[in-house]
Amino acid sequence: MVTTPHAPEVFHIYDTTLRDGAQQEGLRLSVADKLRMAGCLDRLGVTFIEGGWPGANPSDTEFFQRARTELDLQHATLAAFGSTRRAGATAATDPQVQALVDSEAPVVCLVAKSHDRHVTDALKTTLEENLAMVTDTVSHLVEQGRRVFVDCEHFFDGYRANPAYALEVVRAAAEAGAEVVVLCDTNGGMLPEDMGEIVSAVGEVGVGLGIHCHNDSGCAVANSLAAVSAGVMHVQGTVNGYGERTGNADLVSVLANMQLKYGWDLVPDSCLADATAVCHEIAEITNVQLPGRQPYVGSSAFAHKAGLHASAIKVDANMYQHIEPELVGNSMRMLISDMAGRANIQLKGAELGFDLSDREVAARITTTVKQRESVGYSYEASDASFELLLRDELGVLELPFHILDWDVAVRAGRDGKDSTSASVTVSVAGQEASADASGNGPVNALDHALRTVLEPMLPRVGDFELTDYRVRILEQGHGTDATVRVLIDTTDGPHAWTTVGVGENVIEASWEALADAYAFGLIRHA
Ligand SMILES: CC(=O)SCCNC(=O)CCNC(=O)[C@H](O)C(C)(C)COP(=O)(O)OP(=O)(O)OC[C@H]1O[C@@H](n2cnc3c(N)ncnc32)[C@H](O)[C@@H]1OP(=O)(O)O
Ligand SMILES: CC(=O)C(=O)O
Repeated sequence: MVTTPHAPEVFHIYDTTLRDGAQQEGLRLSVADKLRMAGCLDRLGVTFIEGGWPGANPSDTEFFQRARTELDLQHATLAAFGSTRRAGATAATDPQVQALVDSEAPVVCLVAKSHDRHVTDALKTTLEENLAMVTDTVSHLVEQGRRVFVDCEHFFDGYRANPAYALEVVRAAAEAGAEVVVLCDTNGGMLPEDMGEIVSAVGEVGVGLGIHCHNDSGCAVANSLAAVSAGVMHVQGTVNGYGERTGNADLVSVLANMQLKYGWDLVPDSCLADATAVCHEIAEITNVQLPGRQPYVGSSAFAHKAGLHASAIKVDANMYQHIEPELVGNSMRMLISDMAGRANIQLKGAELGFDLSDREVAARITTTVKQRESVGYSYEASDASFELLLRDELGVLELPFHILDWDVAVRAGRDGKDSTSASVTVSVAGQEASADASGNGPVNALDHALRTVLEPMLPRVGDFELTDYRVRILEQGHGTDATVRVLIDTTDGPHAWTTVGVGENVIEASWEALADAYAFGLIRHA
């Protein structure tokens, strides 16, 4: 445990994935996506879910309408986002403000200008009118029975330019009834050192403060924590750090740091233990691949490759891990590569159910792995091929079929018609069989032929489906004679596995990965 600030009596975890997260380039969410994501966010135990900006577009308006009947939130309260009223108008007659009321969200989060130049040059109004916009909009929404938070846009840059005015905006919001005034690092350029100083200075206003950081300096999580240490009671962020430009503070990292490092009791442990599943499910919905290196929840967050790490992990897993991965629903993985030592092999063997405690056996397998990796195999990405190698080295590999010969032909006719055919002969339990097949390419034709010949004798292959096929040239600078590595992903529904093949001939390399994929599936998931 590190030296930590005291937990405030009330602390808000405020998620803005559905609003600020949706401002990420390339991210497009339907109302159904947002409703599903809100359910995921609720599982995480966050205090507030900002659903969008009702009135800004039909989808966000519809989200709040449908949320009333389609969402059954157990932990979170829904918040609607909008801006202070237009200059020169009144909050009571501003259609955007009315849309916030109509959303029926119990919480409204208003964005307000707090940087003097943004008021005069972007809003094109006076500093006094901007204060009136804040006061009028907050008090109107409070009168309408809403809890109101105010996001002070560009607060930190504004504070540097004109601290007195930035503080006046905070005071205006507080005096009008805002429950929390959120200091926003809108351009994301702050560093943690300055963050604490400015937040402490604003603390003198005496209103609950929040923090909203963008990640343009790569410090969004650190800045959020610095603000928390300086006394804010509300932190905003997005799942997977989605957001405009370089994104927002990754809310899961901020939350996990506070709960696991500060020891604050913010969400039920079971919610935090769902974090990895939630982040991956949300990544599925957004169709934005979750980086393996995402802190806490990425697939590599607790993956160990180096031999020295594995040898210490064998003694105590936490020697190379900052937390127990299960606390956030993740798990430790041992990677097999040319950087592996005996310990990696032993731990991976144990993970796969093999006893490799004999040092000599483990050392021999380590040498084989290194030798094969040196000619292009990669076991890090192909657990299934590693298991076949392991079984072979241990003398327990019982192949369900043996390939006797195979052949593939690609023809391009003068008439413009192309055709590809393959034939495969195998023996299964001493019985020989052959099949021919065509396909829309040599690998596809070989796959059809192998499936055709095996299925009558080994019907499980009917459930196998190839889901991905990747080829990589291993020696840059070579032309078409380069060695290639082929990786094939296969599934039978509940399980998925990856196999590798290597060779100078892409069809041979593909065939090796393909035949291993069928063999592994029949051995492991028969
Ligand atoms: C820092 C942030 O991320 S804040 C959130 C930003 N998110 C978004 O902008 C996404 C949703 N936005 C939208 O759909 C549209 O911009 C709308 C519906 C809000 C407004 O659209 P339009 O009426 O066409 O105006 P437009 O987007 O061109 O300009 C924004 C207007 O709001 C005004 N405005 C900007 N901030 C504020 C504020 N805090 N309070 C009051 N008015 C504001 C601008 O001065 C401008 O006024 P103008 O129309 O008189 O020029
Ligand atoms: C309000 C907001 O999203 C920002 O200032 O970044």
